[in-house]
Amino acid sequence: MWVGVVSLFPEMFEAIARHGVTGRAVSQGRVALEFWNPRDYATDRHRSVDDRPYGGGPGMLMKVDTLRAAIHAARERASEATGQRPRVIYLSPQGRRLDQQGARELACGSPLVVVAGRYEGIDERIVESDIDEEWSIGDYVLSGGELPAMVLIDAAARLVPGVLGHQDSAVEDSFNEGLLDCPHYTRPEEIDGRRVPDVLLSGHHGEIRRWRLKQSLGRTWLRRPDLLEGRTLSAEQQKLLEEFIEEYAL
Ligand SMILES: c1cc(-c2cnc[nH]2)ccn1
Repeated sequence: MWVGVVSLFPEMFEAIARHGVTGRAVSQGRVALEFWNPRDYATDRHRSVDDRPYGGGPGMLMKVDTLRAAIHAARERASEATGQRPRVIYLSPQGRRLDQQGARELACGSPLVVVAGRYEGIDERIVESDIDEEWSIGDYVLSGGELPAMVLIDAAARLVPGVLGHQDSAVEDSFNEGLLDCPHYTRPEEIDGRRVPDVLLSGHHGEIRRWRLKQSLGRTWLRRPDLLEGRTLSAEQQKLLEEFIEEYAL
């Protein structure tokens, strides 16, 4: 997976480029991250990267010429490096909400150019002419697009074949099945009188799988019933959920 990042703060991306699963993916060359900083395209003495909004109002916008130069440079490099035209993504609360299905779509195929805005955002004409897709990580305003960009890249990079070894959990991630995750436990067997559920100590892998699926279904029913709407459950899932609801009602 090839990702070009346009950001005024490329050093922030060390969080995913140098640590953990994503850091390993980068060092192994399974994920390529390259950076373009609009400030490097500034030509004035103060190296300006922001500009005042027409119509007045608080705050600034990203300066058009330096931002466009960075996006164009990243887009050209993407084509050079992969032979494919990149999907140019802008992170904003106005975008498509990122979910696991969206992460899957982003993980396969085209190179990405991810544009992280600062200040009050970017000129709408750049959205129209240079941005292919707007994506949001949630309905809240942040100080910039870098953290959302890292969330999007992390969610997609984990799904790139080979990034997660068999030891990792993505394969079993419940969100891969559109459900909330089941509870997890590790040593010690008892914490302040609270014990690990016996089934997890039983060694019966079939029982353990069913218990985990039942917990995922039950938690989803309790906390995110919207995820179950319009979803067809298998006979096994339906039975396990009914068991959970019966036990919950007791
Ligand atoms: C994506 C981007 C943003 C954001 C970018 N700049 C301020 N907030 C918030 C949520 N999802």
